[in-house]
Order: sequence, then structure tokens, then C-alpha cells
Amino acid sequence: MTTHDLPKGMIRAPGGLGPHEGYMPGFGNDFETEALPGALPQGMNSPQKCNYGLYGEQLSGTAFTANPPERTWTYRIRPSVKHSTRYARIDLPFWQSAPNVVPDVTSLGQYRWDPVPYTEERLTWLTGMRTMTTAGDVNTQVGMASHVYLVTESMVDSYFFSADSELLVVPQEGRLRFCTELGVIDLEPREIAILPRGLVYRVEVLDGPCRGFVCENYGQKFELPARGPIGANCLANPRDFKAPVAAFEDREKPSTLTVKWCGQFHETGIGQSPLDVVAWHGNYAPLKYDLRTYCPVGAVLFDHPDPSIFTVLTAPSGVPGTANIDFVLFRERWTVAEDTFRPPWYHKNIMSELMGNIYGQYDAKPKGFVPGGMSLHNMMLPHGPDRNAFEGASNADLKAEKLDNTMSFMFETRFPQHLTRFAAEDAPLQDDYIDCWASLEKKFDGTPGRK
Ligand SMILES: O=C(O)Cc1cc(O)ccc1O
Ligand SMILES: [Fe+2]
Repeated sequence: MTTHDLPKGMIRAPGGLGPHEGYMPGFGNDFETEALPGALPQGMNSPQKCNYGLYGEQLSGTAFTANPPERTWTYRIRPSVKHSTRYARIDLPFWQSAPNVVPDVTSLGQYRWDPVPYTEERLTWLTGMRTMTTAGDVNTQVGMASHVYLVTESMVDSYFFSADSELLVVPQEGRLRFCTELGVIDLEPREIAILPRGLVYRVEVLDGPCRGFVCENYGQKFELPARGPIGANCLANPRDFKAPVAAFEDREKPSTLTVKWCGQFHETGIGQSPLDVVAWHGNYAPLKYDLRTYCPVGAVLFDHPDPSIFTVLTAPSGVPGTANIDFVLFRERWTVAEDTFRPPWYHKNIMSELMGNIYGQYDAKPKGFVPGGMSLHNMMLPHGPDRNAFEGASNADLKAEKLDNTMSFMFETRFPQHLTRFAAEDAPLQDDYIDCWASLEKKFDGTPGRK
């Protein structure tokens, strides 16, 4: 892994161990970090005057009275409210929000896409976001959107925050840097990032072009799933989530701040970098997580469990056990089940399943579901292994087998997902996808016995 210098002029707090220099471990921890000694008030939040002439400002990610409340105290060069122009509406036509039911687009179906290709167009995090599906309603803060991003250019003197959503970022190609108010996160394939609602950042390209997937969560924040009988260990362990240490820049440069708000985009001018938080403490922070630290648990004797066993993160919907979104990971693992059809079974599901391939081959679809590609099996629509996977797995010699070179994921939501016009018309939809099941044979001939 190449290390990249920090942006010119940025000052970062010390902290982090070994390869995790610049990050602090833990999920939902109460962190504290300062890039200049003594910048963080101790024992209180609001001293009459802050050290270094900093302004104290709170970022609340939950209602004040939520249990537990999530908020972070920032100590910054200027309060966020100091920007120079009124918010003016701008158009980002490829970044759509729910509800977005396109009348002449049919979302009912099994769909699969090849990777959305790069073009000559130079695209930033904002102009390169391509919405594939939306679900729920951004105004009532339920549901989600799935996006593909194509990013070739860094944001320059340009910053962004989403008031609508928390963003879960799943890179597939290239390396990105998220310079956020609370510190710097470098991100590459096999890692994910969580960018909280309201957090200001700019996205830079470290190694481009960059493609990946985003789950935009309109609802309650992602959390670690209840572990139940699995107990305290395995799956995603809290210490493997990393929050950045404080880093700030003192840059006086006319800039723009774009805000996503109720599905619309607005821009305001700002005379300085808003990434001017010298110190912060709290439990509302961006995180990154290395998917290679995910410890899968599975069937060790027979049968195929529900894929909930592979949940990395879950965003509750208010109905216990029924997620607004589950983020599920299908990664390298051993399959050992005896006398078992080992790949996913055929099924219909009330939850709708949006999948993406990060690398390698997915066991239910040995061909056609390629790295960078996506598939959608919408609410209650049947799906399962294609014919080759079925025949292979039904006739395989069932010794212990390592599924290697495989990493796919699922954004599963309790709400039906609606295709955008981009997904239906511009993205490389595979018109023949459902043919992968067409040649499944009738094996029944009325006589008993395994066939
Ligand atoms: O449809 C899919 O490929 C995802 C999936 C995987 C699995 O192991 C069980 C159910 C399921 O929906
Ligand atoms: Fe499925």
C-alpha cells in the first residue's frame, strides 16, 4: 500500500498504531483528538473562551434525547454558519432521491448490469454519482438509494455535505481520500467508509479512475447487528472500525459548499476551507473498516443459513428485526456442509436485494455477475443459482472447499427498490439476464429417488 502525503497545509493530530496511524479504533466510541496541544477543552464543552481562539460547535447526529445520543463537539477556526452567499439550487441530474418512481420504467423484475464504464468525461464525487435505485422517501427519512460512482477528478475548493443521509461507500476500483471536518480517511477496494449525515468533506482522487458503490441511508444510522447466540466475537468486530484523528487546514480561498437537502442540491459560497476543526470529541464520526477483517460464521455440518449470518452493518427501521438496510458481505470462506446444496437456495424475499461484485466470482452466478457489476432481485421476485451453478453444486464432490477470490455484497432493504432512468436506459443492463435460469431442466419423472 502506498502512503500519500497529507494535503498541503493540513495539520494532523498524532495517534493510531502501525498501519493505522492517523486513525482511532472502535465503533461508536466516545473519541477525543486534537491536532494542536491543548486545543480540546477538558472537563467541559463550552469554556467562556476556547484555546487558540477556536469556536466551539456541536454536530448532533441524533435527536438530543435519543438513547444514546450521538453528537460531536468540534473546536474550529470559524463556526460553520460563516458562509458568504445564500443557498442557491443547483442541478445534479444523475443523483436522484426517493420517491423517484419513473412512470415508464418497470422496476418489477430481476435485473443485472455490467460495470458502468468510465467515459472521457471528467467527474467528481458530485458529478460522478449515478443513482441506480431508490426506496422509501427521503423527506420522511426512511429507505435508501443505491449509487455507482465514477470519479476521475478531485474536488478543488469545493466541499459537500448531505443533510439527507449517511453514506456507506464501497470502492471497487481506485483510491479515494475523504478530507472531512473530523479528519482524513483514505479508502481503497476491500475497505468501506461510513460518512455521517451532516459531515462536511471534499473527495480527492489518490489513484484513479475510481469506481464503487454507495448506499445512501435516509433512515436511522448503521449499527453493528445484534449478535444473539453468536456471542461476543466474529462477524465485524468493533475495534476494526477506525475513526480519523483530527486534521485541519487554515485556508482562505473562495470555495463552494454543496448541500444535499430533501433530494435537492444547493450551493453556497464560503471564503475559507470548512475543514478547520482543530480538535474534537464525541461519538458521531466517520469510520472506515477493512472488509478483510470480517470473520464469517456459517454452516459447519449441513444446510445453508439465511444470509443474515453475513451482516456487517444494519440500519434499523423501527420494526425490530426488519432492517431499513442490511449491508451483507459474501467473502472468502470455507464451505464444508455435508449432503447439502451449498450455494444460495432458490427463493423469494419480502426484502429487496441489491448486489454488487467487488472482485472475483460469486458462487450462485459463476458467469455474468462480474466485478463492478450489480444485480437487483426486487421484493418477492424469485431468484437463485443460474443453471451452471445449480448443475455444478448438485453434482459436486462435497469435500471441504475454499471459496477463494470472492467478494460481493448486498444492500438489502425492507422497501421495494425503484430503478432510475439511468439504471433502466443508460447503464449497461443485461437484457438476457433471466435467460440464466431458462435452461434449468425438468428432472421430475414421477419416480422416487434422488436425481
Ligand atoms: O440472492 C442472493 O444471491 C443473496 C443470497 C445469498 C444467500 O446465501 C442466501 C440468500 C440470498 O438472498
Ligand atoms: Fe437472494
